[in-house]
Order: sequence, then structure tokens, then C-alpha cells
Amino acid sequence: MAQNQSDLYLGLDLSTQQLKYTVINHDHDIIAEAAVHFDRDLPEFHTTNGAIAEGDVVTSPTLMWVKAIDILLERLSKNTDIKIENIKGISGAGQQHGSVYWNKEGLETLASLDVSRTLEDQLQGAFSVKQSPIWQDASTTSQCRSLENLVGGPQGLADLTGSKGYERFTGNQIAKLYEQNPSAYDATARISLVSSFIASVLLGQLAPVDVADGSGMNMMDIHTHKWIPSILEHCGGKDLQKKLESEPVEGGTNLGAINSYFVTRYGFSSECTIAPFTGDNPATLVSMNLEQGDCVVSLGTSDTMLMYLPEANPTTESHLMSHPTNPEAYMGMLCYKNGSLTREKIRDEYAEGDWTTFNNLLHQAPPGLSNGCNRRGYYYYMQEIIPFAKGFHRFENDIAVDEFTGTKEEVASYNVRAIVESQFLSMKVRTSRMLDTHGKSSDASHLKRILATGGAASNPNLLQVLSNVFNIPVYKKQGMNSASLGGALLAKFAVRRLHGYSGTFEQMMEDEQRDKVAHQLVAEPQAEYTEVYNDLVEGFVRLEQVVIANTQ
Ligand SMILES: Nc1ncnc2c1ncn2[C@@H]1O[C@H](COP(=O)(O)OP(=O)(O)O)[C@@H](O)[C@H]1O
Ligand SMILES: O=C(CO)[C@@H](O)[C@H](O)COP(=O)(O)O
Repeated sequence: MAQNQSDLYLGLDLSTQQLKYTVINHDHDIIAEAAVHFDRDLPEFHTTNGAIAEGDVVTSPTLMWVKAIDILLERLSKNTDIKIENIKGISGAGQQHGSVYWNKEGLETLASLDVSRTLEDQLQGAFSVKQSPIWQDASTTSQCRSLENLVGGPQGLADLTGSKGYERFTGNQIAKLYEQNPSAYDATARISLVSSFIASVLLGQLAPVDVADGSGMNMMDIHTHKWIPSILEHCGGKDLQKKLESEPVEGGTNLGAINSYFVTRYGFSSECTIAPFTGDNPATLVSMNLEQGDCVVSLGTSDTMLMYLPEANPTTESHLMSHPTNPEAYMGMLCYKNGSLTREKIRDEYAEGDWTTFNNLLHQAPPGLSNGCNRRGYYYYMQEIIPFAKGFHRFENDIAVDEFTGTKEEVASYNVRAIVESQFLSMKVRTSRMLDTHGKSSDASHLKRILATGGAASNPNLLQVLSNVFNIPVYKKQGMNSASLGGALLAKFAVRRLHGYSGTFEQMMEDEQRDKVAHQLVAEPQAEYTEVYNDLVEGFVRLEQVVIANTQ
């Protein structure tokens, strides 16, 4: 099958609040984008922002994701801009760390789908655990400590797997199930990540975990990309190796052709290739076409900072993940649970639930929030990952206060500015610590640009503060959904390799991307404010220690 100008590639992204698709052509132009929004389009599953939270236990109904696939593919097949039979490959991404538990019957059904019925109808009984634990879960602290103890402490686990023990990481979620619900664990034939779950559905059989998403499990050797047998046994007994079925695979691998169900029901070509699905953050990284000195800030449901790293220097404060397309390289990551949803809380409380009002209030408060009184705010509506803290904490002249003092409008503007500044200051402080660790081996110590993405990157006011806090310009790329775009590019890479291409992913991007000026400047540092933020760092770190001590 030769390459053809009419060839298309499909990327999917099953993130926290939506399932999205992006279709690209041979030149990487975006032909179509759409999404199924879980709360709005599937209210019968009763999620809030795509999840169901019961204290620290946070899950999503697995069947909701199945139904979202039905709806998204139905919409895709009706999109007249796309000839579905021209889609040569599919890949994509999932919110990281979340897990899906298949029972034996479920896998059998998957292998023999009836084309006259929906996936939802057929896969209702397919899962031994009906609520999938997701990345917002914070209920596995004891499993994290136990796993760290097994390998000599947090740094020991980070040295082996790229990260210390984190509550949301899949190995700790599996260990909790193994300990607390042995009957459900025993009824589990196979375990998927959210990413490999979608690939499995499209293949009609279990798909392997990809190495980049596999490094968000606390169970994979970050250097060899293989499962660590002693950790598997600790988390899930002797059976876990079997439940994962195979070792993780590198991005760009051909997993096989799409299941005939999708050929007959939606008109896909029977030659359409399925490539490994990765995590939404690694997929975002590959969509961004990074140059030296670039980092990515994704303001989605979570806020993340992503960076290409040529060498492994694991720390206990950041994540080191395998690179999605370069087996020799790594992705450094910071992840904040209190991203968009916590900004929404402040918007709803102080800005009438409206982003324009939020932006006006942001401009009313002085940058740095001083103006005769030093104000600081730390906002962790959910149990934060870095730092491990919870609750809303405000300070005036270093003294803890329940609320800022001032008129109603001043108080509103202080809270709006305080949340935005404190979120970006935390990122700046931890980015420079990460760079200090990697500085010897990487050019990343000289960050030159931030490439911004995610739903909140549509707000230029936030990006201006980001630029001022980091003192570097902020750029954006075409398209709404960087993770599904990354998925479409990974699909193309896999198809090109299947047909003999021997170059790297980066070479493919260099040679075949038509629009070379893909990043647009959206904010430049304003000299009068950048100094303010430099001066704030010391006080920010000091008061953050008080917050951490108060929430232990
Ligand atoms: N104008 C805006 N200003 C700030 N945040 C926004 C704006 N528009 C959307 N968002 C945020 O974007 C978030 C969704 O981002 P998105 O990347 O689509 O999420 P995910 O991929 O995690 O499902 C919403 O929760 C919302 O708070
Ligand atoms: O936990 C992490 C990364 O470690 C999150 O970033 C999830 O991957 C969810 O992503 P979004 O839905 O916010 O894009």
C-alpha cells in the first residue's frame, strides 16, 4: 500500500472530561476535530467533570467511556469532510494512570462483536470493576509507602521507575484492589490503562501498554522499559504479570488491523492500522514539535509542565517518563491536580461563573498582590500532588487569614490573582529545581519558550501572567486538542514505518509537516512585572512550607 495524498490519520484522546478526535492529512493539516463531553453528552452516568468523587476515591464509569466511543465514531462517520475509508491508521491517548479491569467474558465478547449492536450494549458485563480508578484518586497512600519500602525508599523507587510512589500511579491502585477486593481482583482476566483500553476496543483484543504511559504505573523499569517482576508481585501477586499479558511496547509499533466490527459498522478500511495509544501528556509532547529551549505547559483539567530530557535523573518531586517516540530519551513532567477545576471554583465563587469577569478581576489586583500589604494564596481544592497539601490558605503580611481584607470587589480580585500567580509560581519554582538536576546534561537549563495548550490556554490573560512569572514568551499551536493531534501523528508514524519508513518521528515531522510556522506568539514578558515575580519566589516557598505543615 503506497502513501497517498488522500491518506488520513485519526487521533483519539480519552481525557478527564471528554473523548476527542482529530483527523489529519498527509501534510499534518487538521481536517476535523470533535468531542463527546461526558457530563453534557452522557448525563445518565452522573459524573461531575467526567468523574465521581467520594472523598479521596475518584473513579469514572468504564461503560461511560465505552458509550463515548460509540457516539464519537457515529459522529465521525457522519462528518462529510472526512472519507472514513481513507483513514490509514489510528492512535491516540488517554488520561494517564487510570485503569480498566476486563473479565474473561468481556475479552471474549470483544473478540466477537456483533455489528448490529452498540459497544455499550455488548460490553455492559465486560468489566470486573465497573468504576475505573482515575488520576484524581488519592486513596492509596499506604500502598505507596509499602512499595517504596520494598525498594529502599522514595528515591529508590524513583531511580527504578522514574517516580516515587504516587497515589494515582496504577501499580498502587492495583495493589489496593488486590488487598481490599480480592474477589474483583480474581475475576479480572486482564488490566488495561485508559490508553491501552481504547486501543484494545479498536483491535478487538487486549492491546499492550505503551512505554511512555507505562512509566506512570510505578511498575516499569524506566531504563529497560520492562516490567519489574518483584514490583509486579508486590502489587498484585504472582498473577499480575499474566493480567498485563505482555511487556510495554515502543510508540510507532503496528499492533494490527482494526477489528472488522468497525469496518462493517462505520466504513473503516480493513487495512486501517492500530498503533499503541499513549498518555495524554506524552501525546501532547509529540504534537508540539519542540525546539531546543522549549517546554510545554498544558492547562487542561490538570496543569502539567512537560520537557524533553536526554538523560535519566529521577527526582522525588518530578516525574521522569519514557519518551513516546525516542527509546533513548525521556520526558520530564510536573503534574498539578488543582488546575482548571480549582480555577473554576474561584471563578464560581468570586466571578459569577464567568471567565470574562474572572479576567477583569485579574487585571484589577496589582501583579504580585503587594500594594501596602503582602498577600499570598494557595488553593488546593483537591489533595494536591506537589506539594502534598489540601485546602485554601491565604496570608496577609505572612499571617494566615481566613479571607483577604478589602471591599467585596477587592477581595474577589485578590483571590483571582492569587490563584493564578500561585499556580504559576509553583510551576516556576519546581521547573527550576528540575532543571538544576538535569542542567549538567541538558540544554533545557536555558528555557527560551513555553508552548501552551489545554482548554485554559484559550485564555490569553492567563498566558500573560504565565509569561511574566517565567520571564519567557508563550506560544500556541494550531488546533484545539494537542493530545489527539499527537495521537494522529503517532498513527501516521506507525503507518509510515509499516510501509518501510526508517526515519525517526522527529525526521518525519521535519520532512513532512507542511506548515513550518505552526507556533504563534501569544504573550511576551512585561519587564515591569517580571522583577516582581523574581522577588516573590523566596516568600512563596517559605509560606508554602507553612501550608504543607498545616495540612499534614
Ligand atoms: N476561557 C477560559 N479560561 C480559563 N479556563 C478555561 C477557559 N475555557 C476553558 N477553560 C478550562 O479548560 C478546561 C478543560 O480543558 P481540556 O484541556 O479540554 O480538558 P481535558 O482534556 O482534561 O478534558 C475546563 O475545565 C475549563 O476550566
Ligand atoms: O495525572 C496526570 C498526569 O500524570 C494528568 O495529567 C492526567 O493525564 C489527566 O490529564 P488531563 O485530562 O488534565 O489532560
